[in-house]
Amino acid sequence: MDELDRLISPGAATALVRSKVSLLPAESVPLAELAGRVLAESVVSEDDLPPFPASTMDGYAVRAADGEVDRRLVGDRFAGKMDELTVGPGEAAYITTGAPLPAGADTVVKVELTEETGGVVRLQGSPGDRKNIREPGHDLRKGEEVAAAGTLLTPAAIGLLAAAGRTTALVGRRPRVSILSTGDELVEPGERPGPGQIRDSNRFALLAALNGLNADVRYAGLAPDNADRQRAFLTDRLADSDVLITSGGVSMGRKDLMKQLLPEIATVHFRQVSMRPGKPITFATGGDGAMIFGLPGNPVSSLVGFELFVRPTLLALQGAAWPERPRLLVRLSHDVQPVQRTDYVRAIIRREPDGWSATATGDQGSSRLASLAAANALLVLPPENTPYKAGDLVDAMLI
Ligand SMILES: Nc1nc2c(c(=O)[nH]1)N[C@H]1C(S)=C(S)[C@@H](COP(=O)(O)OP(=O)(O)OC[C@H]3O[C@@H](n4cnc5c(N)ncnc54)[C@H](O)[C@@H]3O)O[C@H]1N2
Ligand code: MOO
Repeated sequence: MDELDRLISPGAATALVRSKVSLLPAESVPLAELAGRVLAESVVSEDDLPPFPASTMDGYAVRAADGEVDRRLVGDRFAGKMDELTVGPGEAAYITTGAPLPAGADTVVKVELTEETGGVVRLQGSPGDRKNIREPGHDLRKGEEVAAAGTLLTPAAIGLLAAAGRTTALVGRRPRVSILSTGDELVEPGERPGPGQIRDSNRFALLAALNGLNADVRYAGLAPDNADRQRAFLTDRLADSDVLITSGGVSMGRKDLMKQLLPEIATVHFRQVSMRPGKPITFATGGDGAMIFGLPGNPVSSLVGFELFVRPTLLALQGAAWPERPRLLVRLSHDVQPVQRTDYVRAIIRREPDGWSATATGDQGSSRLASLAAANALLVLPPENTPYKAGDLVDAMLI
């Protein structure tokens, strides 16, 4: 048997793919375009954030030591204003949320707990020490790391960069991606299939799966089962793509050309993974390190293969740690017959009063895209000798 036809476990396949990731170079990107990118530098705060003590309430700035006595109103402090105003013993200043605490004041009483008449402020009870004050450095201290290299830039992380005064950041370059659907039977979605034909759904499903991963899509097309056409695609695209994704032609058929062509132009690392769906997934690398995923033609197999191997690769190329989908322990609502490979069962998981339950979305055929469209999770069921039982706790990957 060809060594490459040996089945490898999904874990071993993941480790192999991961070992072939080399970081893309970093580029400087403006703040407004950083959403979802992966930070390629460590950003450190140059100041305390916030830089001054400020009120967190609309109310009166006073001195706590004065106790419960009425205060004489000596002025007001609005957000964005910093003046000579000072609060002395027995005095109060009107203050709004976010305004700097005036000199002399050391606590703020919110307006609901006060009454102001004729320049005199009456408090309900004694104010506590340093109440309702946002201290300098409360969010970040000078010299503290705002975000580490490898951080996936969420809205909050971008807000922190802005607060720290950054207008640009270094992030991993967007991976250049090309997609090719292969198969003589395929026609465009806008066409009416002739006898024996079907519409190419994989190209559009895979394009959609790239959403949010910062892919710079260079090409997405369809090729018939013609070795010259497919070879030309592979060589052309290897020149300008970091990741090539193909669908179809990786199994045992006489017209499964991708399986034959990939070893001609790249180094194949595996082509059989012990998983269902997606067993004949082929992974190869080109001379310049381009990563090639020969996904199976079956629509569910190609998307599950994308989930497991391509999605994390795209983010890892940009510098993120190998990003796995979150998993939950869920309770099966019915028995499931195990198979001899790790089974990625399309399922709906629901929050029930006693925890999460999981129900498979019907027939799990790998050409039945509806089973995946209806799912919000993939149950990860390793091969077992005995059936999984209703009530068993299993891992669910949230998709
Ligand atoms: N003798 C064997 N035959 C097969 C094996 C095997 O181990 N021994 N494995 C099966 C498994 S598992 C899978 S998965 C498929 C994968 O086959 P290929 O990657 O070669 O894919 P194709 O044969 O080209 O297509 C399979 C299926 O998917 C449809 N298809 C293809 N491309 C698209 C597309 N872009 N959009 C929608 N549908 C597509 C195609 O028409 C076929 O029905 O091999 C099994 N065979
Ligand atoms: O691996 Mo195939 O995807 O089982 O049908």
